[in-house]
Amino acid sequence: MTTGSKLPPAGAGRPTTLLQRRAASFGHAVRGVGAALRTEVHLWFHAAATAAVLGLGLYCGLQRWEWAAVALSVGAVWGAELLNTAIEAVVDLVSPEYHPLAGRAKDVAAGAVLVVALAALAVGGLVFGPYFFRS
Ligand SMILES: Nc1ncnc2c1ncn2[C@@H]1O[C@H](COP(=O)(O)OP(=O)(O)OP(=O)(O)O)[C@@H](O)[C@H]1O
Repeated sequence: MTTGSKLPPAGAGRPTTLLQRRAASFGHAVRGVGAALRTEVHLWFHAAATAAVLGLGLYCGLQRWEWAAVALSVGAVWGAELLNTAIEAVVDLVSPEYHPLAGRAKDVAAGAVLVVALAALAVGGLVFGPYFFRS
């Protein structure tokens, strides 16, 4: 081994403590959300819808449990969308050519988003409905 090497030793710069590793994982996760936002245009629709729901919640003066239901629903939709994006990327990586299983994987992942989105829509109706359609 040469003593004048400019290469850092293996593992240099890598997080070593538990806190550093957690911080690095958090950074990876934030980078993932950023990458999805840059590549998936429809996530901008979700961002706009999220902003609209938060604004509507403030306007209506939601109660604590109503905010909890809305937050859970919004988070579930974002989570499902991000997982769908990840699955699409993996499918494109392992099966760039047409394959029925690749198609099924993408369809099922998209179906998961649809199910969560419909549930969120139901929660939205139950939470916001009474504020606009009081009898
Ligand atoms: N490699 C493949 N093999 C077979 N069918 C595929 C393949 N890739 C995509 N498909 C089919 O085409 C559909 C659309 O795939 P695509 O990758 O365009 O996703 P998308 O629904 O347009 O999502 P996004 O707009 O987020 O990219 C899939 O749901 C699937 O039915």
